[in-house]
Amino acid sequence: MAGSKPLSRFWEWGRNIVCVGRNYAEHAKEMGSALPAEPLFFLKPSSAYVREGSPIVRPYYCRNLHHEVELGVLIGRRAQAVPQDAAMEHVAGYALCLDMTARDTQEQCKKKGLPWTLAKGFGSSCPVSDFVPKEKIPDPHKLQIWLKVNGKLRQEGDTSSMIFSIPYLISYISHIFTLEEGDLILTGSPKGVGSVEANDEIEAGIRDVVSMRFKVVQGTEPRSLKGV
Ligand SMILES: O=C([O-])CC(=O)C(=O)O
Ligand SMILES: [Mg+2]
Repeated sequence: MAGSKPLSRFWEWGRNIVCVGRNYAEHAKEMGSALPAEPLFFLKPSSAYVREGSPIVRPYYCRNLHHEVELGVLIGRRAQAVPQDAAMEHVAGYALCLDMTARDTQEQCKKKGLPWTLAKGFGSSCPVSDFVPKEKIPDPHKLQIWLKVNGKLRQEGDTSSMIFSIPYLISYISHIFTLEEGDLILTGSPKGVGSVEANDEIEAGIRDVVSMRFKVVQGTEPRSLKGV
């Protein structure tokens, strides 16, 4: 039963990971995508979570693993068809998240009109920081999120640049499906996404709030799938 677990360990709840795409104009531009008129969504399985101390595993079928640093919004109270002006009452807090993306796989999926699950939903595709209660963040639209690879700054974004605000996203999603306590919304990546290789170290944070580090390792092709 989800309610018996503390929200501070939301990654153990097995709830939905709802990701928003193209929510920063400069990232949409660097991907060659048009600006969305309505939010774009996809899901990751809850087993995609990975915590500091465990590695990010590059899937065996991926030749171009990308980092995307994103603000995560944790739902603390069931949200069904909520209006924008009540949406923040459903937020328990925040976490820094990575939307790890098999970019070459995603390009293939886009070309073939296929879903992005292989590209975005593999095990360890959702590294998350410690939970930050909402009282510690007076305005989630005034945060600087950043990401370094091997000590070099790759991404730096300001959550004020989101195209769709957090209340809008919660309201919009909650009119499509009910958001449950323990669900996490990844609010999209700012510009600067790029490749990581095995043995690279990713460090990312919300300035003055939280940071985290992850090592990248190469996954191996399962023997049982060879020749399929
Ligand atoms: O793959 C993409 O670029 C879409 C996405 O997740 C984002 O904008 O954060
Ligand atoms: Mg993303």
